Amino acid sequence: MTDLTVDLGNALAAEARPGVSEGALDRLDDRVARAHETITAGMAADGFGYASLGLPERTDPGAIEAAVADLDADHVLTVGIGGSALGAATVSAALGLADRHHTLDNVDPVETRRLLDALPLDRTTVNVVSRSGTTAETLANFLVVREAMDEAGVDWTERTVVTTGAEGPLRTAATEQGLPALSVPEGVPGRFSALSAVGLVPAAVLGGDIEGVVRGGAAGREALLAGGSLFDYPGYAYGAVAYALEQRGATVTAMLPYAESLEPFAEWFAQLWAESLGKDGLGQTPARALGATDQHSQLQLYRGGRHDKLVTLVRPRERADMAVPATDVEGMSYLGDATLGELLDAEFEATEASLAAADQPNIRVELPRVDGPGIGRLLYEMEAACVLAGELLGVETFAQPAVEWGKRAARGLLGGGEFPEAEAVAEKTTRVVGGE
Ligand SMILES: O=P(O)(O)OC[C@H]1O[C@](O)(CO)[C@@H](O)[C@@H]1O
Repeated sequence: MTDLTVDLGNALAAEARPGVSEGALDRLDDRVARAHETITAGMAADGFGYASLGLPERTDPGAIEAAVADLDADHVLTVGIGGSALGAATVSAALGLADRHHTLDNVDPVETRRLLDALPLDRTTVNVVSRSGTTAETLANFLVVREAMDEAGVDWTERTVVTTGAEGPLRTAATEQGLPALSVPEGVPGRFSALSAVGLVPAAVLGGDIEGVVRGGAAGREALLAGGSLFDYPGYAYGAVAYALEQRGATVTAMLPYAESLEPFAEWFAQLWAESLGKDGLGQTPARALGATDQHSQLQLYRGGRHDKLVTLVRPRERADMAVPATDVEGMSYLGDATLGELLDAEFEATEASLAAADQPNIRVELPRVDGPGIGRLLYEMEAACVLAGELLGVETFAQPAVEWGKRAARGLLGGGEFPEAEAVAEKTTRVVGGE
């Protein structure tokens, strides 16, 4: 099997509570067909948001590689947040570059100091990413990184690449300093931009297979355009059943990949699902987890807790492996005959079966390998799933208005303008317990 697959078996009404009956799937597929028309029309017109699903066609890996060709580096430091960081971290980890790709996606002074002290700044490329070009955390970190390079005697203008929109402070800085600059594609919200320069620049600098990532995305696009039903397109199968389970009470979605190299993918998925579908009082709450690790922390809840969750188990069909040394120590000898990969696969199947035995809905997602084409396809299919779920929910999938209130309040608190939200901060009701 060379393609990504989605197995809905353990989410069907015969197996799970909540679950979706075969009849309900048939009826739902009529709505999927109508949504598909809206989605493909939006893609054809490069409509806002829908344009994201056309990215594999628009993204030129060669042009990205050419833009960063002069940036010789052992490490990349991405300065960006949300969709301007999570896609790149997901791609780099899947390409085995996680130890050389670092992300500053918070403004924690202790962590920022630690990272800047640890990095060989003279061998580091700074990758500054912001679609709006105005995000406070990203701009503040960029100023801090520039100063740290100045203090280290490193010319940051020689080691910085920018990806941003057509306008804004970052675009101005790039033009003034003559920095290599790439564009966030028009009509693509940050969380849907992994298959563009936003997600691919760090891997390009570090010599990763970005052409393979785009090719994986292109295969997903081809299958989407050739399909239109939840019964023949994996992304739609996932999106439609996630939607149907939410309607039936599964208001939490736990993403459980069984590969360390896919842990950032669970983070990326959390933003995609939360920021796209969490509106109008709707939306599933994402939970990030990792298999087999979180079997020993979260599984009790997933199996023994409320029936309000969809658990998605993700694994590659093939992976490099390591033998477990033989031993005749009682209680351990059975392990000596296996490999770590076999143990991980046994854990995957056992956890999946344990959820089914408890009638807890779960979906299996398998990709051939965690590599360029594999991660490109997985990202694309989940984006398509999210776009479909948004159509079925009837929400504005591509906007995130609720995040602006807090940004205005923070800016006002820092003297960055008059914002009523900043005043509301001072009106907090307090009922403090503890302290003196
Ligand atoms: O790329 P930008 O404009 O810096 O935004 C970063 C992130 O912040 C958000 O706007 C949320 O605040 C996300 O949608 C986005 O991915």
